[in-house]
Amino acid sequence: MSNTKPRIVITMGDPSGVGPEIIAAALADPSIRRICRPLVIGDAGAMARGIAIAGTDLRVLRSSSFIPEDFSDALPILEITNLADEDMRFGSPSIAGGEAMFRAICEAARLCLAGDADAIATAPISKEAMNRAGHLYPGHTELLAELTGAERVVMMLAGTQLRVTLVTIHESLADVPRLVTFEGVLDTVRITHRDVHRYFKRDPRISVLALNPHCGEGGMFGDEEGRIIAPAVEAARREGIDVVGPLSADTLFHFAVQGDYDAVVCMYHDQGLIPLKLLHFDDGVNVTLGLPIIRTSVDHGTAYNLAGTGRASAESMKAAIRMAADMALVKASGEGEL
Ligand SMILES: NC(=O)C1=CN([C@@H]2O[C@H](COP(=O)(O)OP(=O)(O)OC[C@H]3O[C@@H](n4cnc5c(N)ncnc54)[C@H](O)[C@@H]3O)[C@@H](O)[C@H]2O)C=CC1
Ligand SMILES: NCC(=O)COP(=O)(O)O
Repeated sequence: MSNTKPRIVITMGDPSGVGPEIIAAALADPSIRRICRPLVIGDAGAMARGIAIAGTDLRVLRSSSFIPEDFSDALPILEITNLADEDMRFGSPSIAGGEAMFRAICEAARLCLAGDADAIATAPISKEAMNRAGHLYPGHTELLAELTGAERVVMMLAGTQLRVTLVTIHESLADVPRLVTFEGVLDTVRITHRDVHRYFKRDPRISVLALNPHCGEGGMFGDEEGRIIAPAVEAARREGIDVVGPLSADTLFHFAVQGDYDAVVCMYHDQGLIPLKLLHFDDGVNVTLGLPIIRTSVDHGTAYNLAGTGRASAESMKAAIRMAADMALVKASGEGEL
């Protein structure tokens, strides 16, 4: 890590959504500027508009690299597009905007892989717009996995009281039972254990949820627990991982938030994200585990109904930047590797 503070690249996300204004609000916060050197990747016009909406007095500073720490009134931006007004109307994601989102993520990954940035914090994209622009990925997670050559990545959402990781991510609910596999559960437990240990909590205690009510009730309501999840948990235990499960999803979170578990492995998106957002809508962070680079994100989407109003909370964006900076410091220290 060059200099003293972690260098965090912040991708602008969808210019039609709340991304630019929450980034501006976050970077106007002195507590954020104290802990990192930021570089936004995106569109200078969209960011200037975001600065005005957020009501900050930052000034856009076009720059091809990180700027000195004492320029705290500047919002440094690596400009990769020059979008027309009609391509960034609030609430109307465009194909040009989708292309801009994609290019920002690619450039951020390139900088981190080259060692020219220490971590990425991403603002929300429209997955639909990125796909309509011809980039066929369910989200950042899968795109970053491909860009960095990561074989298997895991989506984690984290707050102070709860961390959840997902075996399946953006899948139709109807497909989930088929996609919950022995390898998928085991790999998710392994990656959760390795990266939570490295960055968040030494020797984490992990629980794994059931897929079906009452753990399948002895096979009456499904057999994935006995056939797939329990053997994967047992295999992880044999590797020395402190993990239990499958456990009934309806009660487990009650115990997890009391501190019984450092991470909860969930079978599908809403199983984990509903409790997480109930507790941590404002300060939750999405982290991609298993990448060779550090990537955090807000826990929310583009919030089209709020875009341009200045009413969107910037707290999750700030939490994502803080977590990226903390993780970069851990990585630089070389601590925590198994
Ligand atoms: N990391 C990412 O890039 C993510 C992107 N998305 C994308 O966002 C788009 C919209 O998805 P939705 O399911 O509607 O989720 P959403 O999170 O955009 O909105 C759900 C509700 O939460 C509110 N909300 C969201 N962020 C807020 C903030 N910062 N402050 C206050 N209220 C906020 C919205 O106003 C809305 O009422 C989709 O295209 C989806 O793909 C969704 C989640 C994550
Ligand atoms: N619901 C979380 C989400 O959609 C984030 O996806 P990603 O863009 O981080 O892959």
